[in-house]
Order: sequence, then C-alpha cells, then structure tokens
Amino acid sequence: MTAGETIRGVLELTRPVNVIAASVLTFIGAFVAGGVTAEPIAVAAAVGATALAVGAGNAINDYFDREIDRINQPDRAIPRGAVSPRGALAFSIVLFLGAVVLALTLPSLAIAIATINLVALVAYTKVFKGLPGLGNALVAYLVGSTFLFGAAAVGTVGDVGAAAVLFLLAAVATLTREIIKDVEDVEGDREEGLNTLPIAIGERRALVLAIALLILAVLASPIPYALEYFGIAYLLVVVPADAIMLYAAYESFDDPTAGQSHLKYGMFFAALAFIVGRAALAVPTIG
Ligand SMILES: CC(C)=CCC/C(C)=C/CC/C(C)=C/CC/C(C)=C/COC[C@H](O)COP(=O)(O)O
Ligand SMILES: CC(C)=CCC/C(C)=C/CC/C(C)=C/CC/C(C)=C/COP(=O)(O)OP(=O)(O)O
Ligand SMILES: [Mg+2]
Repeated sequence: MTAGETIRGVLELTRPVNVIAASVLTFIGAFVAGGVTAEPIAVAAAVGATALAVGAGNAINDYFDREIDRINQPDRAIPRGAVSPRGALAFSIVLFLGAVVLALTLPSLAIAIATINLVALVAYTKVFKGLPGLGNALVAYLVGSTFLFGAAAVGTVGDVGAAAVLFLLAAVATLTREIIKDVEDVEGDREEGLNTLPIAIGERRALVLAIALLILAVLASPIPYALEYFGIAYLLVVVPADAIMLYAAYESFDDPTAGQSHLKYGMFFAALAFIVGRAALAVPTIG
C-alpha cells in the first residue's frame, strides 16, 4: 500500500461530502438565527466542531463496521486494506478530541448539544445501530441537531421555531434515507446479527414506513415560507427538491441503492433551499 493510497483511505474514512454537508447545516443554523456577522468566530468554531465530529463519527463507524463492510461495502478503506483498523480508530479519536476543543469555546447550550452528539456518535454503531429504528432515529436526530447547534453557537437559538422546523424537516428526511439504507444493507446486517428495522418488520413494510415519513416532511416543507422564516425563493427551490426526494423514495422499492443515493441529492438540494430562502429575506425585492 503506497503512502498516497493510505492518505486517500484516511480521508475517505471521514466521508468528506457528509462532513461538508453537515457543516453547511450548522452554518445555516447560525445564519437563520441571525448570528453570522455578530459572532463569526463562534460560527467558525461550531462549523469546525461539526466537521471534526462528523469525520470522527464516520471513521469510528467504519472501524466498528469493518466485518460487516467486508460483505456490504468491500471497497471501503478498511476492508480493502488502505487503512488498518487501529489506524482508523486512532484517527477517529484525534478528530473527536479536536471537536471537543472547538466545542468548549462555545456557549453552554452549544456545548451541551455537542456533548450529547459526540457521545451518540461513539455509541451509535455498537449500541443503537442494531436496534430496530432506534439507530435510524439517532442519526436523524444528529443531522437535525446541526441547525440547533449552529443557532446555539451564536448565543441564541433565535426564533426557536425556525431552528425547530428545520430540525424536523432534516431529521424526518434523514430517517427516511436511513431506513432505505438499511434495506440496502440487509444481507450484511443479517450476517452480523443486527436486528435493523427491515429485518425486524420486513423490507417492504420498512420502505412503506420510509416513504410515508417523507410524504409528511414534504407536506410540511412549505411551513418555513408560511411562517415567514424564508422568502418566496425558498419555495422555488424546495418544491423541485421535494419532487426529487419523493421520486427517490419511490425508486427505492425496486432499487434501494439508487433510491438512497438520489434521495441524498434531493436532501442537499433542500438544504440549498434553506440558504436561498433565508438569503432572499435580506433582499426585499425577492423576499
Ligand atoms: C422535506 C425537506 C425540505 C427536508 C429537508 C432535508 C434536508 C435539508 C436534509 C439534510 C441532509 C443533509 C445535508 C445531511 C448532511 C449529510 C449527513 C451527515 C448525512 C447523515 O449521514 C449518515 C448516513 O448514513 C451516511 O451514509 P452515506 O451518506 O451513504 O455515507
Ligand atoms: C453538531 C455536532 C457536534 C455533531 C453533528 C454530528 C452529525 C451531523 C452526524 C451526522 C450523522 C453521522 C455522521 C453519523 C455517524 C454514523 C454513521 C456513519 C451512520 C451510518 O452508518 P451505517 O448505519 O453503518 O451505514 P453505512 O456505514 O453503510 O453508511
Ligand atoms: Mg457503517
């Protein structure tokens, strides 16, 4: 294994796309709370803590999942031999420590959220992942919590309503995708004795539950506009995002791999709608 292959493997452990996406969500939380210009250092610390925490959580997940991934995802860094299990664990610990250092510079509510999240990230794979629906719900909470964390980092959760609505929309959409991902991973999860939701209630029932949850989130997606948290530009972006997410969930009945992947694109597009919607409020002509 060359040094370049090892470095690529280590970076891969963090799942950099998710690191960037989750960091953007934390920034949106601070943005919606109106604190980005007032508290730029705190926003930077919160975004940095999120990035390190997500990288750490993904790396420790791959460390604990190394045997499952030999079945489900053999091309991942540890099963393909690019990174040793011990190396992955050590890397994760360093990232977790960095997240703690940055989080400790923030207000107490943000520190409390970070503490809960960091413990959850360590515990997820070994404690919650194999419990039907609970592991999915924990990941959904973690994604949604970024909005609360960003708002808390700037010293105010602002209008709690705005952060709470974004929390719920992101959490429910993530819960849908996590269930679909578990349908995709049924073979390896069953080999490892994990009692995930699709294994507990059946793959089709799990997919029906997943799409039902997403429909609820899509029906609720105009709320940020209706409550005037976001401008009309939000609707122009979130409606196509909703369509992509609904199609992806429907697609999952035949192809959960394609469905969960396309659902992620729709979710990222929805996150863009949050940014555009809030920015539009600052420009009265397109508010
Ligand atoms: C209806 C509506 C408007 C919903 C809002 C949807 C929204 C904005 C969701 C946020 C999704 C997002 C940007 C998440 C950040 C990326 C992330 C950390 C996802 C969770 O990762 C766990 C996942 O199991 C990792 O698997 P994979 O993505 O395949 O590596
Ligand atoms: C705000 C702070 C301090 C932290 C935020 C933490 C966030 C946003 C976490 C997002 C979710 C995340 C990174 C979870 C880590 C565990 C993980 C990778 C779950 C999914 O893994 P598996 O269920 O094993 O499925 P795959 O490994 O096949 O993707
Ligand atoms: Mg895993």
